Amino acid sequence: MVVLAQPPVVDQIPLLRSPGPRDSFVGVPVVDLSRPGAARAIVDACERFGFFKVVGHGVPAATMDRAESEAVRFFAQAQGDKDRAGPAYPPFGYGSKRIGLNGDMGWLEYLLFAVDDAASIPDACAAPALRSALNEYIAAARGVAVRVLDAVAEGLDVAPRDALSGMVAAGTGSDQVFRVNHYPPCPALQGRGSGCTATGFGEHTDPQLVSVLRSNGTSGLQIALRDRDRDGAAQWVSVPSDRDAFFVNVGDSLQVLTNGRFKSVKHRVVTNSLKSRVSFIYFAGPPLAQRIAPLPQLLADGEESLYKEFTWGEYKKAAYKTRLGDNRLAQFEK
Ligand SMILES: C=C1C[C@]23C[C@@]1(O)CC[C@H]2[C@@]12CC[C@H](O)[C@@](C)(C(=O)O1)[C@H]2[C@@H]3C(=O)O
Ligand SMILES: O=C(O)CCC(=O)C(=O)O
Ligand SMILES: [Fe+2]
Repeated sequence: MVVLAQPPVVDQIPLLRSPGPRDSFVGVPVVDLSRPGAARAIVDACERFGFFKVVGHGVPAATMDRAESEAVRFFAQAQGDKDRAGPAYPPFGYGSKRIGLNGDMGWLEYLLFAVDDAASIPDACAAPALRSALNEYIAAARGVAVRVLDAVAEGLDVAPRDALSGMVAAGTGSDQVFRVNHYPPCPALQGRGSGCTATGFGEHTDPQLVSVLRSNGTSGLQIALRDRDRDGAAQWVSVPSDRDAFFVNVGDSLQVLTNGRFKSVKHRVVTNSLKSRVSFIYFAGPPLAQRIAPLPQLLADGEESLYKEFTWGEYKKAAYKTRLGDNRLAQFEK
C-alpha cells in the first residue's frame, strides 16, 4: 500500500466544509459615508449583523494601491528575508501560520504591528517604502474608524458625539494594532473537491471597539449571521470582496459599551485554492486605562450592565490568554 504523506504543517491547519456559491451573501449592509442617513444605517447594520461595508469614504485609491503593492512586494521575498522581519511575538513583526501564542494555526503569513499615537508603525519593523505606504494607509483607516464611531454616537443619540471616537482619535493614547494578512493559494486543497477548504484565519471576534478591513479582490472572508440555523449551528456566509470599499466589524468592546445592543461579529477567513488574498486590518482599541462599561445614555431606567467592570488593558490581557475561537467576553459577563 502506498501512503501519501502530507506536509506536516498542513495537517495542523483545520479543514472546513466549503460554502457553496449560493452562500455568497448579497445582504451585507452598504453604508455611504458621504450621504445623510449614514449614522442611522450604521446603527441598523451594527444591530443586525455587527458588520457592514463602507463606500463613499473618500480615501484615495492610490493610498490603498500603494499599501497593497508594497505588501505584495514584502510577501514575495525569500522566506529567510521575511523571517528577519519577525518573529510576530514579541513584540511585533512577521509571522507565519501561527496565530497568537496559544496554538492557533492558519494558512497565512502576516505582518502585525503596534501603532503609535501618530498612526505610525515602529521604524525598525519595516523597510522605509513599506513603512511609509502602511503609515499613510493606517492614518486613512483610523480616519474611517473615527467617522464610524462618531456616526454610531449620532445614530444612538449619545452626547457628546465624540464619546466613542474620542477613545481612538489622535492624541488620546489609543491602543491601535494593524495587521496585513497574506493567504497564499493552498495547493494541498487541489484535487480534494470543491466541498473542502482550509482555515486561513479561524473563527473569532475582534476584542477592540471596531476593526476596519480592506482586501484585494480575492474573497475568503465569512461572517456568522446573528441567528443560528434550526439545528443550532452557526450560519456562515461569504462576504463578496470589494477592493474599493472598507468592511467594519463590531468588536467585543463596542458590544459592552452598548450593553449588548450591538454584538461583536464572529468571522473567519477560508483559503482559496487558486488565488492569493491580501487584507489590511486596522484594530481601533481604546487607551489601556479606558473603562469599558455601557454608556449611561444607553441604559434604560433600572437597566443594569450585563458585564462586570473592566478596563481595556484588563480585557486585552485576558484576551491574549485565550484561543482564537473562545468566547472572550464570557468571563466578564455578570
Ligand atoms: C489567539 C489569539 C490571536 C489574537 C490574540 C489571541 O490570544 C486572541 C485574540 C486574537 C486577536 C483577534 C483579532 C486581531 O487579529 C488580533 C491582533 C487581536 O487583537 O486579537 C488577534 C490576536 C493576535 O493575533 O495576536
Ligand atoms: O484577513 C482577513 O480578511 C481577516 C482577518 C481577521 O479577522 C483578523 O486579522 O482579525
Ligand atoms: Fe478578525
